[in-house]
Amino acid sequence: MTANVSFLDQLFNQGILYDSGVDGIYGRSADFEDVISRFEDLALSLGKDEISEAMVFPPGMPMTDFETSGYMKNFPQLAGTVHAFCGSDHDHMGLIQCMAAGEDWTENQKKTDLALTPAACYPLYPILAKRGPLPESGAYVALQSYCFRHEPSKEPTRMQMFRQREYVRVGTEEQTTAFRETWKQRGQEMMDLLELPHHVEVANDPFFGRAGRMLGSSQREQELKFELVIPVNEGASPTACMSFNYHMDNFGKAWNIQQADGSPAHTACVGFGLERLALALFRHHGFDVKAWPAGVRKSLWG
Ligand SMILES: Nc1ncnc2c1ncn2[C@@H]1O[C@H](COP(=O)(O)OP(=O)(O)OP(=O)(O)O)[C@@H](O)[C@H]1O
Ligand SMILES: [Zn+2]
Repeated sequence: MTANVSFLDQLFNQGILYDSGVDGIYGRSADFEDVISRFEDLALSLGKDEISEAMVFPPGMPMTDFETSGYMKNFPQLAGTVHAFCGSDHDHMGLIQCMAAGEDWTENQKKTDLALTPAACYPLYPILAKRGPLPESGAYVALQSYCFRHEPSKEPTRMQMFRQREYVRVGTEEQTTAFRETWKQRGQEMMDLLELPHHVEVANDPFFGRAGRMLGSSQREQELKFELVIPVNEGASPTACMSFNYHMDNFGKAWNIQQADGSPAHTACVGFGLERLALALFRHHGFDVKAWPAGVRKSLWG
């Protein structure tokens, strides 16, 4: 790696990502997308006998479900909501004039019934809740979604729009905690196959504000979140590329998802940051995918 060119600039120069002018919003090259889809195939091949359903969600979700998630209580700084023009012809004239004058033209942009999806598993919970009590076997869903988080950064691994592949287990405490342990192991095995240096550590979510610090330390104490981290950005701590989360029965209660016996369901999710994993592969194995180590190529391309 060239020492004085940042990893982000190298990705632009090598045509792996395309600069939009806004930090965290990038175009992706065909090679980059190919790596992501191969990685997804690898992940899906590991859990295929356990999955009860697979779903892909769009990047926006219903505002009511976003409100139920409690996201604004915990992470208001990261959230994005969708606003649209809802004015008259007269308002439109004003908008055009403001734009032409370089003034604020957003006065008539009104709240819609959509929020940008902040975490891939949120749209799933209301779908499960509507079905009524779960079967004894619970639910085991593979899903993917684009997510939005307002955290612009020069670190290519911290994007504003990125994809998460998730596995979500919903059911009893035993089912969900066992699931999380299985995937903690599997995640590390996958990283061994891909020859990426990694370790798993206890973690916390970036809760907002002073009260948030306490929520973060209690999350750590209860070991509700683990992350698999990989060194990617020079001079920075290793990057969380997967997370293994246990929500107890919090989401079961919030969305009214019931176990077979009517009690609130427990939930756990495993999230793969698809762009981060691809970036880790480019960082460690180089910009030319054809020159990646034979074992890595075999794991991804067969
Ligand atoms: N801004 C981002 N850009 C790219 N990938 C991300 C981003 N935020 C999270 N991810 C990926 O999604 C996965 C699951 O999201 P999760 O909410 O656990 O992340 P997180 O712990 O909040 O990440 P971080 O601590 O780095 O902000 C993360 O492990 C990571 O791989
Ligand atoms: Zn999740």
